[in-house]
Amino acid sequence: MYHLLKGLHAHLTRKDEFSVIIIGLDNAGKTTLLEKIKSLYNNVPGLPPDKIGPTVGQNIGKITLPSTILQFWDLGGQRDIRTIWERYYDECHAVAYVVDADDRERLDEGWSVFDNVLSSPKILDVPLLLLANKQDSPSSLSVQEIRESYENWWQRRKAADRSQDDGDVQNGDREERMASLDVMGVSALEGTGIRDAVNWLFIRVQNSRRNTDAQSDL
Ligand SMILES: Nc1nc2c(ncn2[C@@H]2O[C@H](COP(=O)(O)OP(=O)(O)OP(=O)(O)O)[C@@H](O)[C@H]2O)c(=O)[nH]1
Ligand SMILES: [Mg+2]
Repeated sequence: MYHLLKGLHAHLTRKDEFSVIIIGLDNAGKTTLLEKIKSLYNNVPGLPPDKIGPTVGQNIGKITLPSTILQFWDLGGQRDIRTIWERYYDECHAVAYVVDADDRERLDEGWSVFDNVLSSPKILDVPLLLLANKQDSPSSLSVQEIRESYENWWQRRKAADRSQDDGDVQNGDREERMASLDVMGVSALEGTGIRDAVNWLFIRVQNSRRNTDAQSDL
């Protein structure tokens, strides 16, 4: 009887664990975001922004939500380090791509990297959230402007592809993904929008788990 109750208790209190990778160009604010998520959900202050340096490798943070643990992997965004991102694609359940909405000069660079992420086969079916960070800055692009910036970049890119007469095969997938892409505005520094973003991730990993469960029941 004890074992039965113990098993039942373990089953009822079981928490599923999901991994979320946080990627984007260097200086986008990924580590600041992770530290803010930790402060908001773990009731212990994360690293203050002035103690955060460029990430060489990864930072990890875990938060506990109802019946769920979200494990965040904040990966370094410098050009040479970006090659490690792919190693995490197999194991991740969601992707948060962070853009510095206040850095107009690097938007195109960011879109080109983002486009590579979007078209990676390993994460084609993984929930992906685009975060327009630094909304606290008055000169930041809004969510709508960020969307437009990406769409403009995409149109330019498509026109260039067309002139080289290739790329059409992949365009369908990408355009479908783009159309359903969710973009949220956040300020990692001030914490605005962070709870909405974490809720989005929480709901989406739960839903994709249900889909996977349903498929494995067939
Ligand atoms: N104004 C403003 N500045 C921010 C915000 N988030 C991050 N920053 C600043 O942006 C700079 C880079 O932040 P990091 O969190 O180190 O950026 P990162 O994306 O982790 O960079 P890498 O580790 O090199 O990939 C720091 O000076 C932060 O204080 C924000 O929401 N608003
Ligand atoms: Mg970092």
